[in-house]
Amino acid sequence: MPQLTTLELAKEHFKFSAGHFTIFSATDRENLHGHNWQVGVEITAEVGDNGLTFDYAVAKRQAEAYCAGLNERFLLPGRSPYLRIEETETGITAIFGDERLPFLRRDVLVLPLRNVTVEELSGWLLGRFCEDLAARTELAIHAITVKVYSGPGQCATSCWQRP
Ligand SMILES: Nc1nc2c(c(=O)[nH]1)N=C([C@H](O)[C@H](O)COP(=O)(O)OP(=O)(O)OP(=O)(O)O)CN2
Repeated sequence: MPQLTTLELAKEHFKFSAGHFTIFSATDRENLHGHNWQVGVEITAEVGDNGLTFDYAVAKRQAEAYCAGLNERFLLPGRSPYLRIEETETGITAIFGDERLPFLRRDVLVLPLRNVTVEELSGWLLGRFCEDLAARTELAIHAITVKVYSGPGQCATSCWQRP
């Protein structure tokens, strides 16, 4: 069995400022608000004879790219059972019950999530790390854990392990 070690990458700049609202039911949601969301990733991989798993800068660049892509946007859940999203000529309208929330296209990012929550964001970012890193067999990654914080002391953790 190869030696396994877990890299923990939670740089202060792994963060994005974004707006959202949590939807609790077909009739109950939060008002629009925002957070400075914080991201951390742990990667368990095989240590080679050179005493290295892989250059963790590769993972840091991925985390930075994911955060940059989310930064300064209003995030909408594209797979919510309670929210309809209409593309219009001028932008995007979110429809919640009898409420219509219009946005300019430049301000919004529709994500393949059921809700914009720490749970869904951590699961989605985990999927991206798996696609971009775990799929690279030369990195010999055995597990990835992603944490997303909506504020200090409140986060969700999503994990993947190689079967
Ligand atoms: N399971 C979840 N529940 C809730 C989530 C979530 O992502 N998953 N998110 C929210 C709110 O969007 C979020 O908590 C708002 O944060 P904040 O403005 O910091 O207000 P809080 O009351 O949560 O923080 P305090 O510091 O305790 O005031 C709600 N539920």
